[in-house]
Amino acid sequence: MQETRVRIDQEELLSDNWYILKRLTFSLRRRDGSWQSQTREVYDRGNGAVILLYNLRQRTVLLTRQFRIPAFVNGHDGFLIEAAAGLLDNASPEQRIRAEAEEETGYRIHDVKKIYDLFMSPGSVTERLHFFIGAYEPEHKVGDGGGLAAEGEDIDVLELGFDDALAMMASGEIMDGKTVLLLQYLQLHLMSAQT
Ligand SMILES: Nc1nc2c(ncn2[C@@H]2O[C@H](COP(=O)(O)OP(=O)(O)O[C@H]3O[C@H](CO)[C@@H](O)[C@H](O)[C@@H]3O)[C@@H](O)[C@H]2O)c(=O)[nH]1
Ligand SMILES: [Mg+2]
Repeated sequence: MQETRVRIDQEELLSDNWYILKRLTFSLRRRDGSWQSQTREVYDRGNGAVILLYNLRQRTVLLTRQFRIPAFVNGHDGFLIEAAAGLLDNASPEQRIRAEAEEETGYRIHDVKKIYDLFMSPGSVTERLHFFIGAYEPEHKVGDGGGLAAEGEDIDVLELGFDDALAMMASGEIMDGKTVLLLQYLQLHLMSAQT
């Protein structure tokens, strides 16, 4: 049995204004056997899910564009192109991603396939992000999408040619990590790039 290498010594709540920011003091047993105390701020906003909607016949993907203030304050115009995504709010990843895809894009997706469960920013954020892909057809459209206005969402739905999406990734027009990962997954496994 592996000996324990981590002990949480102290937990201090810094903010629970929206999500939860804590300062954790912990002891870590180093590789040489000595214990070292460290303090780190940890942001817990729950877990999330993301889905790339694609159509092989049309060779298209459905993405969203919405304003992200953290990107804005870090040198972007803030309007990020992303695959539909949302926080789980205690629902199951599959249940949540179907609802989120419909709220954000207006498409009701039949089959979704889970591909990864990844930490996206493990030095500071607790979130595990569940990655899905799902095929869509024009007749799956049941609404306009756009997100929940009451929550401040005002989301454009973009149907892009897959090769245009790849070009936008290369040019930096698409620069959201989860979206790049999903486009590359699709390229690798389902659609090879058109030459
Ligand atoms: N009032 C208020 N609202 C907030 C705050 N933080 C988030 N919200 C609102 O909470 C809602 C969350 O929307 P979701 O669609 O559930 O989540 P998301 O922001 O799209 O998150 C997805 O993308 C993230 C960034 O890539 C991912 O980290 C996350 O896992 C998920 O996939 C949005 O309306 C957002 O504005 C806050 O501090 N205050
Ligand atoms: Mg969202």
